[in-house]
Amino acid sequence: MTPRDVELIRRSLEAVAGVGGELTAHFYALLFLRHPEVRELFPAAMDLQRDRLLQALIHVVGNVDDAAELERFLGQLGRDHRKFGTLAPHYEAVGAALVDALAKFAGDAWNDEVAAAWRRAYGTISGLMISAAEADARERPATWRAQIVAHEHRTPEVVAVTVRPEEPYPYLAGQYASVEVPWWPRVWRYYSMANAPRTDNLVTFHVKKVTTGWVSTALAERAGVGDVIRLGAPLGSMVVPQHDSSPVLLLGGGTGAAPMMAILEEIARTGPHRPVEFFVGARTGSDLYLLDDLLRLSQHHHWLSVRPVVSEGHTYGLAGTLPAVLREYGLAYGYRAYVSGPPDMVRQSVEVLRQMGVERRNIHHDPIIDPPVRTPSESRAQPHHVPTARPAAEPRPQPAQPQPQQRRPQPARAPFRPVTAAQQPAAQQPATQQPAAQGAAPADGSPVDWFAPSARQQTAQPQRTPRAAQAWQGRRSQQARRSREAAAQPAPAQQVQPPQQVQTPQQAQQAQPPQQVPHAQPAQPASRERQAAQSRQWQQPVPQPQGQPTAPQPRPGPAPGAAARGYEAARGYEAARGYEAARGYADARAHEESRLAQEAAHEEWSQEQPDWRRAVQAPGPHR
Ligand SMILES: NC(=O)C1=CN([C@@H]2O[C@H](COP(=O)(O)OP(=O)(O)OC[C@H]3O[C@@H](n4cnc5c(N)ncnc54)[C@H](O)[C@@H]3O)[C@@H](O)[C@H]2O)C=CC1
Repeated sequence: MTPRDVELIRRSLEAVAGVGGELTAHFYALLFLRHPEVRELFPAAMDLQRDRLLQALIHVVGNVDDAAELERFLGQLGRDHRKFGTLAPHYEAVGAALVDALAKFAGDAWNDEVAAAWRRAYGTISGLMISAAEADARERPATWRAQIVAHEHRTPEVVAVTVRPEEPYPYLAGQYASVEVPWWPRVWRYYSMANAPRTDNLVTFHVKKVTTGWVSTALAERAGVGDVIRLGAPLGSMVVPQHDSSPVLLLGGGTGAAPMMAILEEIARTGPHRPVEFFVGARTGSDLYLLDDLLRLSQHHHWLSVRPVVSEGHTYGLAGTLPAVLREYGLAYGYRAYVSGPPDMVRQSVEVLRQMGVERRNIHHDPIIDPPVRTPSESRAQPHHVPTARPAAEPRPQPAQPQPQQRRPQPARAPFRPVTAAQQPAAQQPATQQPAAQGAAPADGSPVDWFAPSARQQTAQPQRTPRAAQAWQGRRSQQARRSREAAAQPAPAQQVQPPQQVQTPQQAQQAQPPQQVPHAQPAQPASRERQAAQSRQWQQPVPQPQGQPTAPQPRPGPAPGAAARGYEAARGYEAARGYEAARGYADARAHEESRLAQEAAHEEWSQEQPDWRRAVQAPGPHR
C-alpha cells in the first residue's frame, strides 16, 4: 500500500466511524444476499461477528506502517479463520461486499480513487490471510475435537474445564484457544490454556460464567464430563522465550490468571529458575480461586513470590486494583512483564509498567478484548481508540449491577433461545428486558449495545409471513408444552428419595450432595470459610444410623425395607443412582432444547432475508 492509499483509507474509515453498526450490518446483508451459502459459516446470532469485522479493519489501518505487525496479525487472522471453514473464494466475495458497503456509508469521502485504494489494500490483506491459512493447512487440522474429562467448580462462578483433545494439541504455555460448544455451533470464544503442555495431552481452561455469554454459560452450567467440544488452533504470543533468564513479573486478574499459571508451570518444569513475582488479583478474597495452589507452589519454589491483591472488601493481601498496587509496590525494572485480565486492567497495567521504565518489547499481553458494549458517547468520542487486535470476546459480567440484563440487552432475537417453562414468551417480557433501540440511550443511563439491530430491524421482526409466524408460534408452544410436561413429571432423582423417617439430618444431607446434580445451580458458598467447612464435613466418616451397631457391618442387600433403603441412601448409594438418572434426564432435555434452538435459528435465517433486502435497498446516511 502506498502512503496515499493509507491516507485515503484512513479518511474513509473516519467518515464511517459514527455508523459502524449500520455499515457492518449492510456489509453482511450484501454478502448473504449475493452468496447465501456463506451464511452457513456464521453463527445464528451475528451481533459479536459484526463487531469483529470493524475491529480487524481498524487494527490493520492503525498498523499499516508496521509491516511485521501486519503480517503477524493477518497471518494469525487467516489461520484462525480456518475453523470457520473459510476458503479462498470467500475472501473475494467479502472484499466486494466490503467495498460496496463502504461506498454507501462513506458519503463525500468516497470516490473512484478511494475505491481503488481499498481494493488494493484488501488484495494485500486477503493475500496474506490466504497464504497463512494455506501454509497452516499443510501442517495441522483446522479444529480439534476434545472430550471433557473433568469439570470442577473453583468458585460459584468459575469452572475449571479439563479436556482431552483426540489428536495431539501442540501449544506453548501462555497461549489461548478458541472454543466451540456443541449447543451453539459456529459461536467461538477464546480461553487461555491454564496449564503448560503435558505428556497426557490434557488441557485445562478456566471459565467464568458470564450473564450473557453463551459459550461460558454452556461450559459452566450445561457441559459435563463426556461432552465433546471443539478447539481452534492455539493463538497468541504471550510466551516466555526459551533460554531467557530475565526475572519475570506476572500480573493476572480474575480468570486472566489462567495463562499465568501455564507460564509458571513451564518455568517450574523447564527453568531456568529466575525470580518470578506473581501479582494475582481479584475483586474479593473468595474470588482468589488460585491462591491455595499458588501458595503451595511458592513453598516449593524459592524463586516464586505470590502477592494476592484484592480490590473490594477486606481481606488479607494487598488492597486495590492490580495496576494501582503495581504502581505502589511493584518491582518492574529489569523484569519481563506478562499481563492478563479485564481489558482496562491490562491497559492500565501496561501504562504503569511503561511509566516505571519497562520497555514495550518486554511487556507481553494478549490482544486486548473489549466487550461489544459501548455507550454512544464512547463510540463517538473514540471511534479509533483500539490500538490492538481483538479477538471476539464475550461481554464481561457486571457483578456490581443488580439487574445485569439491563446493562447488556439479551441476544437481539429472542427466538434463538429455546423457550422453557420458566420463560415468558418474548412479547410478554417487561419492556426493560427488550434490547435497547440502536442510538437511543436508555433512560436509566445504562450503556447501549451499539451493535444491536436497529429499531427498524426489531420492529421489522413481527413482519413475518403469516405461515412462518404460525410455524414459529407452534414450535414455541410445543416446546413450552414439553417443558411443562417435563416439569410436571417427578424427576428421577426424586423418585429414589429414601423415606424421611429413617434418616438422621446428617444422613439426609449426605444423601444429597450439593454438587452432584449436573446442570443445576451450584451451591453458593458465601465465603472461603464456608467452603472449607463444607469440605471438612464431606471428609468426615459417614455416621452410622441410630440403632445400628458401630462395628463393621456387611452392606445390606438391595433395599429390602425402608430402613435398609435409608441406610444405603446415607452412604450416597441412592444419591448416586439419582444423580445418574437426573443426568440422563437433563441431557435429554438439553438435547431437545438444542435441537429446537437450531431449528429456530434456521427459521430465523430464512426470515432474515427480507431484512437484508430492505437494508441493502435503504438509502445511505449521506445520500
Ligand atoms: N478465562 C481465560 O482464560 C482468560 C480470561 N481473560 C480475561 O480476564 C478477564 C477476567 O475477568 P474477571 O475474572 O471477571 O475479573 P474481575 O473483573 O473480577 O477483575 C479481576 C482483577 O482485575 C481488576 N480490575 C477489574 N476491572 C478493572 C479496571 N477497570 N481497572 C483496573 N483493574 C481492574 C480487579 O480489581 C481484579 O483485581 C476477562 O475479561 C477475560 O476475558 C484473559 C485471559 C484468559
